[in-house]
Amino acid sequence: MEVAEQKECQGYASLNILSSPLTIDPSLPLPHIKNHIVELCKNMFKDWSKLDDSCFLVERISGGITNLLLKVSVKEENCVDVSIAIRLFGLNTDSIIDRQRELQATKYISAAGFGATWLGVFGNGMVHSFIIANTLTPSDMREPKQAAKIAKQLQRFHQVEIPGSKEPQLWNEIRKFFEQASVLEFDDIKKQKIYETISFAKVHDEIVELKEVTDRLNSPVVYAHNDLLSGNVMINNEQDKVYLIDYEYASYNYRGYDIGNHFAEYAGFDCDYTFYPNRNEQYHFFRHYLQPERPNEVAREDLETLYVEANAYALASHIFWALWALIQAKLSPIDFDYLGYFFLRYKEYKRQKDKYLLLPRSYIAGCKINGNIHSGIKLV
Ligand SMILES: Nc1ncnc2c1ncn2[C@@H]1O[C@H](COP(=O)(O)OP(=O)(O)OP(=O)(O)O)[C@@H](O)[C@H]1O
Repeated sequence: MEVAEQKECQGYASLNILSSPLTIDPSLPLPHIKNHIVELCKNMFKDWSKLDDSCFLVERISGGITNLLLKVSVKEENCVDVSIAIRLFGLNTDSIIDRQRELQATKYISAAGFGATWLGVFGNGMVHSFIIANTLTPSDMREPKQAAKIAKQLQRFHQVEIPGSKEPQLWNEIRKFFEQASVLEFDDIKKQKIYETISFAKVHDEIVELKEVTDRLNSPVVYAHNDLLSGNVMINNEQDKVYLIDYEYASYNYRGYDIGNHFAEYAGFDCDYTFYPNRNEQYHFFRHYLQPERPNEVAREDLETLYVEANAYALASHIFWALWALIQAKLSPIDFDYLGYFFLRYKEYKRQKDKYLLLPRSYIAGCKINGNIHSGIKLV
């Protein structure tokens, strides 16, 4: 365990967020990590500082592909069992994830009652309360009952106010990822050869075209989660509670992007896009998103507007995660076929591009002809 510079944790004491300068190398073997985690807990939680090490049970939570998630169960002196979740940031993730932005988001989103209670921050990770709920799978997420709950919670999430710039981040992030992803070099010759088959000039043109069309949709800017895959949704059905967790990519963004990105995740990591929601399934989601209390009263034109937005921005989601995957292919120590993931997302982008770019074009043209500008779509 190393001690990071104290300044990294400054500023959180005033929020009742515990802080520790300790860092733990996530590449260490798990038994070593567990020892360091106990040390960290004792360092952060003063009530636990004198407990014997045997009072701590540290277990790995499976699920994430970026970070290491651990559950710590603590037997306190009064025989009360307390559980917390500790997230160790994955190695080399700082070039992909803006950790300061994530901490800022976590502070406000957690205060607004979403996700777990944020308890502390340390050199390379965060501590949260342990959520007692089921993590969804892609097939759970597609169930109409769960989709309605997620839509309703997402609508609330989109109303969170975060201080600072409200500029949507989508194109800034895509630009940043493009710059990094287009100049990679792989030591592995096989990987390098596969990488060289990608035409970045073409990817660039696609980005320019996509931005040009989606900009004209004037999709409302909201505080967006930006990574609403099944593993980031936890539901406790008995208590009827929905938790949207993991704010690594959260930022102000287009509502259509957050929803389109969520729909793209119906396909799971296997990218089986036969599961991408059809128009009826999407409308079901939109009804509960737009009017959670009166879902059957949503106006047809509002459903159509959101349909055009979500599917056009789902294309942007393919580009975003395709570029992300290339950077991960180079930097991540995790054993996942990130290069393969690039091709799956980019292939789906190309397969759907004509259909989902034609929609906004016709929609905008239709608005022009009818002189009828629908609520969410204005010509600019
Ligand atoms: N506070 C918590 N309480 C209980 N379980 C949790 C908590 N936070 C995360 N988990 C579990 O750990 C899993 C991984 O968490 P998380 O999504 O934060 O990791 P990640 O590495 O960022 O994942 P990914 O990169 O795939 O989004 C979640 O799917 C959930 O099952």
